[in-house]
Order: sequence, then C-alpha cells, then structure tokens
Amino acid sequence: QEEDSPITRFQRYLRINTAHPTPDYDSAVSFLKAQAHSLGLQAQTLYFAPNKPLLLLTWPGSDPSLPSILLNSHLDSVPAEPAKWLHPPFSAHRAHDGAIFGRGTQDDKSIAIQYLEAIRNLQARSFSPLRSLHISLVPDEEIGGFDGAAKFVDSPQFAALNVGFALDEGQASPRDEFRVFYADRIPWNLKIKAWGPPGHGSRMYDGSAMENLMQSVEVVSRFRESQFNVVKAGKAFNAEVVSVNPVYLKAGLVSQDGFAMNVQPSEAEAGFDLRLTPTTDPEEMRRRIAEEWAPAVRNMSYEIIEKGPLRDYMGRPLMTATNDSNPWWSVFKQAITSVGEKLSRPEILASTTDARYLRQKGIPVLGFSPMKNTPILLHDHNEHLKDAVFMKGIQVYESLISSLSTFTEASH
Ligand code: MET
Ligand SMILES: [Zn+2]
Ligand SMILES: [Zn+2]
Repeated sequence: QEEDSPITRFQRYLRINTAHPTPDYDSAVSFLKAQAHSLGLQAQTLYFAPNKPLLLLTWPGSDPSLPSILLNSHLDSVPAEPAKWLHPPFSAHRAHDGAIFGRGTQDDKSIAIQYLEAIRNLQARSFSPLRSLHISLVPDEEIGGFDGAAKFVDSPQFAALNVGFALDEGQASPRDEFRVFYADRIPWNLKIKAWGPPGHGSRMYDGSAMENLMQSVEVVSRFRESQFNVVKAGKAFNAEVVSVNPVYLKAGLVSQDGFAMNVQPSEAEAGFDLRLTPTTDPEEMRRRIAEEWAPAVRNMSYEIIEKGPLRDYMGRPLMTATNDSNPWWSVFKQAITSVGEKLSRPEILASTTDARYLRQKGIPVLGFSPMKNTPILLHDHNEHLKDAVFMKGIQVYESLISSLSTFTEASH
C-alpha cells in the first residue's frame, strides 16, 4: 500500500500527462477535484471551449462581501523529449537526493498541489478565511491561454468572484531568496517570408528568396545583439529588454532523398519568438519589422501573431505596483518575511503567464513560485524539484493564504 503524503499527491499529479499537443485534462481535473473534495472545497468545472475544462475551487470566507483572493495554476505542460531525460518525464521519479523529476515539477504543477496542501494544513489548525479564496486550474496556458484564462476573465463566473488580488506562477531562483514578478513580457510570434526568382543551384544572381531572407536574419540578429548588450553591460535585467530568437527556418524543394540541392527556392520563411517588455512601444516595433526586417520593397512579407494584450482597459502597461500604493504588496512581503524567508528585488518575468489576462482587468497580480536554491529548468530536459523545496513551499503558502485572506484594510 502506497503512503499518502503531500509528496505522493504531487507525484500522482505529475504522472498525469497534460503535455501538449494531447493534454489529458480530464484525468487532471478528476484528480484535483478529488483532492478538493477531501478538503471540503466547492468545485465547479467550467468549459469555455470543448474538451478544455477549467476547474474552479472555492474556500468560502466568513465575509463574502470583501474582494476575494485568487490563486492560479495551469493544468498543461510543454512537451518533453523522453529519450533525453535521466528519468522518464511522466514518472515523477524521486532520486536519492530528493529531486523529483518530471515535466511540470517547476512549471507549474508544484504550486497547484502546494495551494491545496497549504489549505489542508490551515484547516488542521482550524484556520478559517475572512475573504473567500479561489483556486483556478486552467487549460492551455502554454499555447497562449485563449481558450483558458483569456475567456475565463471575460466570463460572468469570473466577474462573480470579485477578485481583489491574485497570485500566479513565477520562476525558480538559483539563489537563497525567492523571486517575485510584477509583470510579464508579451510574446509576438513573427513569421517573415521572402520571395525571389528561382534558379539553378550553380548560378550566382541577386535577390533570391534565400539571400533575401538571410539578409533579414542578419538585421534581426543585429537588433538582438543590441538588446543583449544592454543586459551584458549590466544596464538591464534579461526581461527588461526586447528579446528575439529564431525558432524555425523553412525553405527548399523536397526531392526523393531529401532536398533538391541544385535548385534555389523561390520562397523562404523564418519564425521568431519575440518578447516585448510591458513598456515597449508596439507601433515602433511594427515599424521596425515592416521597414527593416521584412521590407516589401525587397519582396518580403511578415505576419505578427500577438499572444495577449499589452495594455489594460485604461491603456496602461500591465504592471502590478510593488510599493506602498499597493497594499497587497506589503501583505505579500510581510507574509514571506514572517516565515524567515527573503525576497529578491521584484522583476519582470522573461517569459509569459496567464497573469497578463488578470492584470488587463485591473487586478493586481504577483508571479510567485516558492522555489529557491533551485536551477531554472522550465521547458528544459530533466525538469525537477527537490522534495524539501516543495515541502517548504507549502509552509510559505500557509503564510500567504492566512495573511491575504484575513487582510482587512484594502477593498481592492
Ligand atoms: N508560458 C508560455 C511561454 O512563456 C506561453 C506563453 S503564450 C504563448 O512561452
Ligand atoms: Zn507555466
Ligand atoms: Zn511554461
């Protein structure tokens, strides 16, 4: 008979394969629903798209008229390459040093279980919240959240929650202090396409599609270097500049045994992951792309897919204040320090989370995953988390939940 503990419950969740492109959301939701049931939480399964459940859990507060607290975590994960892992990515193998291996250990299945285990411990101490506490377990974060968090925040069910403050995932800290994030960068998926006359592979002529595209790649690389240099010079954090990284190249005529090596193709395409900071001027970025990266005069075109909003309903950048103007910030900070932990300077997250959709609604949100002395392994091979770090995180959330849910001074 297998023991039942926070660690084994974490392992059970990790063994449910919710990686794209075929996430098993149903198994994840029924597992989490059973956990919620054992805690006496209210549970609702919402569908904003077919086969994409969103599980909403509630621990009602004694004063439901006060704005509530929302803890968010996504159900899905990015895919893994099992052959390149030390232990299979859905085995939740626990090594001798306590490291639990699995896709989702850091991003972000740990926090979902930690939220629930913190509630379990608080209930054991007969704690009861003043404000209602909600946990949202959302689908599709890793593919943009359009059928998950984006639709949820626009729903009447969400409006009814009257959320005053929220926590969402953060990132691991390699140092002995926790990291906290007040904003995300916003992804643009950029496709650049070039055309040019085709020709024999032996000919040198001007304006081929490939030559054309490679010129663009060089221009993009120079921009990338200019941004990266600011970081290398110590003038900005990683996430305070615009990043651009090539993620695919597509060209060439297919022949029986691979590519036709002696044909210069008439079309070529490159894809880039571009991340804008919360204060990047999108119009200036568009102008740069249109004029410098994919000029129509050089037979080029481009497509930008914006993965989320850059501004809130008032036209302001999506940033949560981390100063005295935001009373929740003090409560958050105090809850961390009161358990003897340290926070590093608040940062912009280099990647992107569903927090942007909440911030767009004007809700203050902090990105936080209590993982310190931990290598940053999200989306990497051998993603893992030490059992002791996971257990410590539960204690941190006990402090956060009790402080946030009993905070009386702010109405928003
Ligand atoms: N969390 C993912 C990332 O940062 C998905 C963001 S939206 C495509 O890459
Ligand atoms: Zn994540
Ligand atoms: Zn991720």
